[in-house]
Amino acid sequence: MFVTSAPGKVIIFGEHSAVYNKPAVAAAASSLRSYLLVEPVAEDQVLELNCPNLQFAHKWSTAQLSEITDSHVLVTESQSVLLSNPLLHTIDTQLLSGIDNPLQRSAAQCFLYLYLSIVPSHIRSALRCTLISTLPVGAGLGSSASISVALAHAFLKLTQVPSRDLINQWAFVGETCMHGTPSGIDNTIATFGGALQFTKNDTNGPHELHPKKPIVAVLTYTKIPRSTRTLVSGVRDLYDSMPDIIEPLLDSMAKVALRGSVALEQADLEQVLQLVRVNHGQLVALGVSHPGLELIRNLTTELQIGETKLTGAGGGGCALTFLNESATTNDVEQFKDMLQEKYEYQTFETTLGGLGCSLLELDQLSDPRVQQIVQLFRIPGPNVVMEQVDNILLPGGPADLPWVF
Ligand SMILES: Nc1ncnc2c1ncn2[C@@H]1O[C@H](COP(=O)(O)OP(=O)(O)OP(=O)(O)O)[C@@H](O)[C@H]1O
Ligand SMILES: C[C@@](O)(CCO)CC(=O)[O-]
Ligand SMILES: [Mg+2]
Repeated sequence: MFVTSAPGKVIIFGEHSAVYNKPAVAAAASSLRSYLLVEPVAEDQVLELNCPNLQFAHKWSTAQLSEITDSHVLVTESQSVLLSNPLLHTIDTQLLSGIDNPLQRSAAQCFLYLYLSIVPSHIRSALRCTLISTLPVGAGLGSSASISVALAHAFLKLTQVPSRDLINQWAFVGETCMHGTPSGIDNTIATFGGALQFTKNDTNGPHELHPKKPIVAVLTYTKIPRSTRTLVSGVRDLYDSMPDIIEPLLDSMAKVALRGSVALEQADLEQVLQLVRVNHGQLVALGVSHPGLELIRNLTTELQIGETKLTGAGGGGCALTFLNESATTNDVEQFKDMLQEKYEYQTFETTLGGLGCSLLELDQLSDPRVQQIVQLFRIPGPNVVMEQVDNILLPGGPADLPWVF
C-alpha cells in the first residue's frame, strides 16, 4: 500500500502560446496537491477507481480489461511512450459506457489508459485507487496534470523503480488523453517541481529558474467552470482562421516569457508587473479571458495593488496577482475580502516553487498512522478537508512523513 502525490502549478507567462512551441514560465504550487492511495483489495478480479472530488466511483472486472490487453496494448508497448489512438478509442467505446459526466469520463479515461499501458497483464492484481486533490479541480492550476503524474508514478512503481523522466513522459500521455494537444508544461512542473522555463519539443529539456527572491503570489479561484480542452481548441480555431495575425501575437508572447524569466530570476518586480499586464492583454486577444476574471483585474487596478493576469487555460478558473511594493496589508485584505464576500471567490496567498512528485510507502508506518491516512481518502463527498489533508499528508508538512523523491 502506498501514496503518490504531485503538485498543481501556476503558469506565470505563456499559457496557450506554450502549445505552439513558444517558451513559457511556470512554477509548482507545491502546497496544492493531488494524492493517490493505491491499495490491494480482497475482492478478486477487480480494478477500482474512486474520485471523491468528482463524486465518482467505478469498478472494472479483470475480464473486461484483459479483452482490451490482447487486442490493443501491444501496439502501445511496441511504440514505447506514445499515445495510441486505437487504445484510446477502445477504452472510450468499451469501458466508459454509462460514464456521461465529462469530468468523470476524462479522469476514468486517463486512469485506464495509463494502467493498461504501463502495468503488463501478468503482474496485474486487484487494486483500489483513490484520488483526492487539495487544489481546485478544473480551475487552471494543473489538476489534470497532477493526477496524471500521480497515476503514472504509481503504475510505474508497480513495475519498476521509476525515474522522474519516465514518470513525466507517461504523465504527458495522460494529459494528452484528457486534453488533446497539451504543451507538456503542466506535467513537467508537476513531476519536477520548482520553477521552469519550458519550450515544447526543445531537445535540451526545460531550463530551471533560480529566482533571487521567493515568488509570492495571490491566487483567486473564481469557481467559474471551464475545460482546458475546449479553450485550447478555441485558440486553435482562431489561429487557423487568421494565422498571419495570431502567429506574431504568439511570437510576442514568447518574448514576454523570455524577458519574464530574467525578471523573475533577478527579482525585478517592476518588470514582472509590466509583463504580467502585457501577457494578460495578449490572452484577452486570444479570447480566453472571462468577465469573472476581468473583475479581479479591475479591482487590482482600482486598489493600485499590483497586476493580475489569468493563469492556466482561462475562461474562468483562476487569476494570478503580483503585488507591488506599495500594496499595504490593509489594501490586500480589502482586495481579498471583496472577492470572497461579494463574489464568493476563494483566494490563496502562496509561495511558488517547491516539491514535485513524491512517494510515501505506508508499510513503513505504524498501524494507527496508516489508518489515519486511509481515512483521509474515505471522504463521502466532494469537499476534501484541505487542513486535515495538509496536516497529515503534505510532503514536508507538519506530520513530517517519510516521503521520498
Ligand atoms: N481530484 C481529481 N479526481 C479526479 N479527476 C480529476 C481530479 N483533478 C483533476 N481531475 C481531472 O482533470 C480534469 C480537469 O482538467 P483541466 O485540464 O480541464 O483543468 P486543470 O488541469 O485544473 O486546469 P489547467 O489545465 O488550465 O491548468 C477534470 O475534468 C478531471 O477529469
Ligand atoms: C492552456 C495551456 O497552455 C496551459 C494549461 O494549464 C495548455 C498547455 O500548455 O498544455
Ligand atoms: Mg489541465
